[in-house]
Amino acid sequence: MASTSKRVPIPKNGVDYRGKVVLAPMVRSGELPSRLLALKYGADLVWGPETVDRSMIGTTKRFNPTTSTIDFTRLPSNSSRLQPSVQKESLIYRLHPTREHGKLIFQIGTASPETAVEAAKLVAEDVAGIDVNAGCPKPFSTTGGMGAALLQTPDLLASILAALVKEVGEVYEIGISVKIRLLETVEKTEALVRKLCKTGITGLTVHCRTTPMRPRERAIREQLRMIAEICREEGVACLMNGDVTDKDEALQLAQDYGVDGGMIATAAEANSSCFRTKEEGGLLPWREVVTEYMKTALEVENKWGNTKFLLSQLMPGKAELFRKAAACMSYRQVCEVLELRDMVDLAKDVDERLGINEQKETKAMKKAKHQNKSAQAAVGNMGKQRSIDKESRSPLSERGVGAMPAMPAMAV
Ligand SMILES: Cc1cc2nc3c(=O)[nH]c(=O)nc-3n(C[C@H](O)[C@H](O)[C@H](O)COP(=O)(O)O)c2cc1C
Repeated sequence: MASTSKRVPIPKNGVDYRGKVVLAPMVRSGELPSRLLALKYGADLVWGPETVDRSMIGTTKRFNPTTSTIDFTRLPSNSSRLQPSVQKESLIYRLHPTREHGKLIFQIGTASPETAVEAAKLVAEDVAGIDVNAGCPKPFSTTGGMGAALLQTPDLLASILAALVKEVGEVYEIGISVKIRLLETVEKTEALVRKLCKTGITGLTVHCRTTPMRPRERAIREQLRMIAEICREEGVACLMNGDVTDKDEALQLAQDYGVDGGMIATAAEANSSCFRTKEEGGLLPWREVVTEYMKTALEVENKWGNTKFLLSQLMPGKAELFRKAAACMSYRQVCEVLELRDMVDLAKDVDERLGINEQKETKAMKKAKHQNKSAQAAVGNMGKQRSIDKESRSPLSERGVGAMPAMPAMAV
C-alpha cells in the first residue's frame, strides 16, 4: 500500500481511511443490517446510503432501547393534513452506536454548504466521518445540483467540503471525505482532484467510471495512479471503487495502483462475505449469508420492505426458495420458508411491533406487485429479470418499497 508523503492529521474521533477495504454507500442496499453484516465479515469501514441533507434537517434523534439503535425520524411532509392519531413518523436514518462505533461514514446528498453543515451536525457525534456524494448520475440527485452535478460545479463542491471540514470535521474531530467519478478528460479529473484535496478533506474515493457510463461497463483504471499521486502529495487517503469483487482483490489493486484502499458495492450487495479474505475462508454459501442477514435484520427491526428487497439480492433467482420467499408477507413467513425455526418467535414479535399484517397487502406492496408483474411479463423470466434490474432500478424500490421478485436496481 502506498505511503502518503504529507499527512493530514487523523481526527481524534475520525478515521484513517488508509489500508481499508470498505462497504460502498448504497441506497437501500446499505441500510443497517447490510452494514452490520459487512462489518461482521471483515469490512473495515461502512458507508451508509446517501441521505439528502434536507431530509435529515428537522429529524428527531432518539435512542431506541428495543434495537439499541439511534434513530432519526420525522413526520412526513403531508402529516399536517392528517389527524394527529394517524400521524406516523418516518425513519430517515438508523445507526448502531456500538456495533458501528468508529466505522460508520454518513454519506450526504447536498448542493449547499449551509444545509450540508446543518444536516451533518445532527449525526456528527455518532459517526466516524461525513462523505459528500459527488457521483450519483440519477436525475433525482442531479436536478437538485447534487451528486454528479457537483462535478460540473467544482467551486461549489469545494466550498461544501471546506465548510464541512471547518464546521463539522474540526469541531467534532471526525473525517470529511468525498466520492467522485472520473471526468471526461485526464486533465479535468486532475484539476478537480487537486482542488478538492486543498479543502482539508482526509479521504477521497474515486468511482472509476465517468458520469454517463452504465454499471455494466468496465471500470477505467488508467487515471488511478495520477489521482493517487495527487492525493499522496496532499496527504489525502485515496480509495478506489469500481468492479472490485473481494477484499483480496481490493488489497492487490491498491498495491498495483498505489491507492490506499478499496471500496466494494455490487459484489457486497450480492454476498457481503466478499470481505472475508481467502485466508479467512473466502466467500460463504448464500444460505449462510441469508441466515445471518435475517438474524441481523430481526435484531435491528429493519423495515420489512427493505429486508425483502435484500433477500432478493442475496438469494439466487433460480433457487426454489427464492420464489417462496418472494411470496412471503411477513418476517414470520420468511423464517418458516427458510426453515429458520429458532427465529420464528422473534419474527412474530417483530411483525407485531412493525405492524406487519400478513393478511393485508399495503397499498405500496400492491403497487410494487403490479409493477413487478408488468416488468416480468416484459422479460418473461425471473432470473433474467434480476440481472436486468440491477442495471436500471426503479424509483419505487429506491424508496425501499415493494414485493420481492424483480426488484429494480439503481446505479449511482
Ligand atoms: C444499489 C446501489 C445503490 C447505490 N447507492 C449509492 C449511494 O447512495 N451513494 C453513492 O455514492 N453511490 C451509490 N452507488 C454506487 C456505488 O457506491 C458504487 O460507486 C458503484 O456501484 C460502483 O462500484 P461497484 O463496481 O463495486 O458496484 C450505489 C450502487 C448500487 C448498486
